[in-house]
Amino acid sequence: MSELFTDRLWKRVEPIWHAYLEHPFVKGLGEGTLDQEKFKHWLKQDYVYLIDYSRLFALGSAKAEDLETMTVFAKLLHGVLDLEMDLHRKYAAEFGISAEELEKTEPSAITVAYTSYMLNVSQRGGVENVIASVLACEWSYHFIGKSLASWPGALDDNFYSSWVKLYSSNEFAELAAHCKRLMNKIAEDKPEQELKRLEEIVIRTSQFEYMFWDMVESRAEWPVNQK
Ligand SMILES: Cc1ncc(C[n+]2csc(CCO)c2C)c(N)n1
Repeated sequence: MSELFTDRLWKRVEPIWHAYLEHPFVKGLGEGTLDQEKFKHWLKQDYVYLIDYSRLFALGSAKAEDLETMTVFAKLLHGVLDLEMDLHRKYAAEFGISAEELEKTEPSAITVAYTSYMLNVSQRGGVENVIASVLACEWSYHFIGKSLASWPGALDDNFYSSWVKLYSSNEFAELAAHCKRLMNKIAEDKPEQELKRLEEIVIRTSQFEYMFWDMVESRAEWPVNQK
């Protein structure tokens, strides 16, 4: 049996994704030591990131060439808007931040660069571009969640245990598996040149993920609008 495309991708992204686990922000989530101000920054930036990210799923549904793919994208859309953003709203409520305030967050330059890259690539190509664009986000968060869940204490006495639980959950494992299946199915009949192009999208988005962790760790903000 020939190698699955996602196995080939894994070899390329593994070093980048292992670096996430060494990142001070991610370590702070697993160890429960993360500064809550930094976490608030993640909540806000990630909320507006997810609003644009969910547009990718709608685009995937529109570009899908079969009903199965349309249905998977609809499930992923529901997963973001209902499950994932609810985690953000619940943590925000604990900090006294309303859903309206979350939604009004001014996106940072990295947030804009990351979502704009994915939306651009997805709009320019077919459904395979959308799948390649969303893959690293889905799969890498589950990879992080599952890794952190095995750290001592990560799921017990930890302010961030709901974070670790959600991203390591079976529901999120299933969403990531759906994405990987779509990627492998669409890669089956693609020539090497096209596979290289899709691989590049997954590596780029993996690099953006690292930059996003850096941005929330340093709380880098250069507002566009005068406050
Ligand atoms: C920067 C950033 N990257 C990835 C995710 C994770 N994520 C985005 S959508 C989705 C699946 C369904 O909700 C998952 C796991 C995030 N939250 N923020």
